[in-house]
Amino acid sequence: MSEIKRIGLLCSGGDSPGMNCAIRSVVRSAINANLEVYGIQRGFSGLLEGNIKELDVSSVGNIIQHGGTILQTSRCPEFHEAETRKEAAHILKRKKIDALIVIGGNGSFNGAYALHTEHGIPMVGIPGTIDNDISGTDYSIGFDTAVQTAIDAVDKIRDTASSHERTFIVEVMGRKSAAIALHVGVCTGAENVVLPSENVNVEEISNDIKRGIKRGKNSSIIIVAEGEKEGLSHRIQEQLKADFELDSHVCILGHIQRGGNPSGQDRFIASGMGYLAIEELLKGNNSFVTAYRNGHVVAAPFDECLEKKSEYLPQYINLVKTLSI
Ligand SMILES: Nc1ncnc2c1ncn2[C@@H]1O[C@H](COP(=O)(O)OP(=O)(O)OP(=O)(O)O)[C@@H](O)[C@H]1O
Ligand SMILES: O=P(O)(O)OC[C@H]1O[C@](O)(CO)[C@@H](O)[C@@H]1O
Ligand SMILES: [Mg+2]
Repeated sequence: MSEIKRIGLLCSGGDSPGMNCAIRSVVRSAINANLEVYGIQRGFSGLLEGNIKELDVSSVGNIIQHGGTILQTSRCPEFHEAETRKEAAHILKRKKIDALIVIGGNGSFNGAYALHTEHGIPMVGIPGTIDNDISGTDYSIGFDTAVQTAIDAVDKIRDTASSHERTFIVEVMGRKSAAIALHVGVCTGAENVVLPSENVNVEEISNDIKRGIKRGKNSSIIIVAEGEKEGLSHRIQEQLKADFELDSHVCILGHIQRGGNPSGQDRFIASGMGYLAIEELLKGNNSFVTAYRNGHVVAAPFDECLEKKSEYLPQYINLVKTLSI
């Protein structure tokens, strides 16, 4: 592999709190090693537009505490096409960019890895998604902050729910991933968690809630993972009413879960991942993900990190139910 002097850096997919910490870490670690870093604005879309400019030490000052990403991000459906990726590779070559670092989720990693395998561009993936659904890494930047944001919201909902003796169905983000829902369910003492892949047993939910009310509970919270199809929470609400005469309110937390100042954990892990990205590139590793495994940031082969994590964790559902009897 020829010597790396100039690195491109972009964010892709949904933004996540802590992406800025990773950007800062990449830029400062690279400059410390006498490399140049070029920030690509708006993900793969910005790459195709040639929206690229050099980042210096001060361009990443005072961003460590902010959510979102100073590089902005995008979803770029055209990147699924090999022809589009060829164009992206030409642009990188024209700009004399020797390696690319992509901060994003499993989708972004698939795009990045395709660019590497098809055009030989040295490639690094830094896991950044609130969904924590990338295989091969225990953690992705933003998850902890998103979970805390959802917990804060559910705690507030619980205040009004108990004051009015109500049942709330709270929908959290995560698309097909159950990670946010399970964590929030455990941490808020929810009565139930509904996962995207599950056939929803509304009768069981109703029985659980009614049993709780009988023993003196004055509020109930059901956490629903959003899934791929919109409207799951409202369907549960309608069925609870129609079949079991149970009134409930729906609250969809939505994009507030993607914003906000990153937690200490997100800042810490993002900083470590950015540093390792540069360290490994300098060692000659030309295709890897800065994965979090067993409490450490390590370089993992890209092909171990391309799938969605699919493990279903029934023990957490049992935990939620056991602790909320
Ligand atoms: N199989 C693929 N081949 C090429 N490019 C892809 C592929 N999958 C995704 N991408 C690119 O990555 C972008 C982001 O992917 P996606 O929307 O799945 O988000 P993500 O990176 O998984 O992040 P998040 O799920 O947190 O929003 C896509 O818009 C597309 O440009
Ligand atoms: O903001 P968008 O593009 O609608 O994406 C929403 C999706 O992105 C995520 O927030 C991850 O970034 C998922 O949890 C959610 O399903
Ligand atoms: Mg994803």
